[in-house]
Parts: sequence; structure tokens; C-alpha cells
Amino acid sequence: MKIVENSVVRRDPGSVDSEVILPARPESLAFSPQQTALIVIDMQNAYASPGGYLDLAGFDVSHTGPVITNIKRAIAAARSAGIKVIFFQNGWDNQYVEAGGEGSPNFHKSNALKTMRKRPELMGKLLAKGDWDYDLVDELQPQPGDIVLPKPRYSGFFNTQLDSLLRSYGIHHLVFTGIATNVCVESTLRDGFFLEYFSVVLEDATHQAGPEFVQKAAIYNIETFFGWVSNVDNFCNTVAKSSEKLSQTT
Ligand SMILES: NC(=O)N/C=C\C(=O)O
Repeated sequence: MKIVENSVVRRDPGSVDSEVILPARPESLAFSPQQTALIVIDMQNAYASPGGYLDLAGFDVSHTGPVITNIKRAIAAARSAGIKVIFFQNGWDNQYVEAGGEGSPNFHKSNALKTMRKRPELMGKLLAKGDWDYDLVDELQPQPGDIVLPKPRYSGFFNTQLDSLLRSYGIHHLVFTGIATNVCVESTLRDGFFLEYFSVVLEDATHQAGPEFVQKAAIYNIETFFGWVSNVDNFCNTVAKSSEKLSQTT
């Protein structure tokens, strides 16, 4: 997409003193770290590790290594700047009651459930709470002060505490990372748009489920209709300025 301008989008002109400005497309985005959360979507073995659900269902996960490294950098930068870190974990109980029965489109569309119907020996393993597949990858573990939220469907806003927690912390800017860009990242970001959150995705901290064109399509959609697009270097450099300010005042 051709960028015709790169002005700064500012939600609250009154907070200029505490804000940082993140270079992004199609405009730069001003935000205050205290009113921002870093959202880490579903960085579980299911989505990022060989032998996990996506791999077993036939999706390519061979390029997720750099994504894990980039998310780790973004998390470290966020924590230093006082940005709340929120991890999501997608999945259900090991009997799949929470996945819904035949009356749910999830029953028919979930590729995890479909894979297990084809391979019954995997029942109770894929995306099941308590199993390796459901666990966050070793490199991305929550620390005290982070929030970890389970979610039963693609959107992190659906049937979770996300909205009420964000409002309780006065957070209205969301920085998205995780897998998959075209499914749970985009679904959550879209729902955030409807709930008046300002969202930016760090594109090199995401990975798609499917061919490369779906990554491009999701990024295009976000940049054009639902939010902003930046990258991990920009995010780390931008919030480092705020971390410096924080260390000078404490
Ligand atoms: N985390 C996701 O984006 N999930 C995508 C597909 C699925 O969970 O079946």
C-alpha cells in the first residue's frame, strides 16, 4: 500500500507529556506506556512448535523461531517501560466440553477438533488444558505482574476478562504479537476496534496459519481498516525512551 502521509494519530491531546510516538503505517501512533498493553496471542506449543497442533494439522510452523525471539524482545521492552503484558492461551478442557458441540460452528471449523476426529489417538492432547500442546513455549513465560488469560474461541475479547481488565487499568492502546496473524490476532484486534481500542500489530512478531498471502492480507486489513502496523525494532526503540524517563524519575 502506498503511504501518502505519515502524521501522528493521537487519541488524547492532553497526554503529550507522558506519551511516546511509535513509527507505524499508515500513520505514527502516540501512546502513553501506562495506558498501553502488549498482547501476546497464543504463543503455545500448539501454534509455534514442531509436533504441535498446527504442525500436525498440516500448517507450516518452520519459521516461527524468529517470531518467538522478536516477541521475547518486545516483552522485555514492554516490562521495562511499565507496559502491561497480557498472554493468551487458546483451548479447552481435555474433554472438549468448552469447545462446544455440534450446535457450535467451532465444532465444525476448528482444525484441531477436525484433526482429532481423524486421529482419535490425539484426543485429550491438542489444545487441551494441562497438556504440552496448550502450554506457552518455554521461551515466553509470564512473570509476576503479567496477566494470563485463557480463551475458548479465536477472539480474545469473547468470553474472557480482557475488556474489563483493560478498562480497570485505564488501558486503551493495544500492541499485538503472536500466532496466528490471520486468525486469533486479527479477530482480537478487530473486536478491539469495535470496543474503541487503538491497536497496532508488530508484524515481525506475528506468523500466519496458512500460505504467506494470508499474512499479507491480514496486515493489509489491519493497516487499511482496523489499526496500525509497526515492527519490533521500532517498538523497542520507542519504549526505551520512556524506560529512560522512568529510570530518571525513580
Ligand atoms: N491462535 C490462532 O490464531 N488459532 C488459529 C486457529 C485455531 O486455533 O484453530
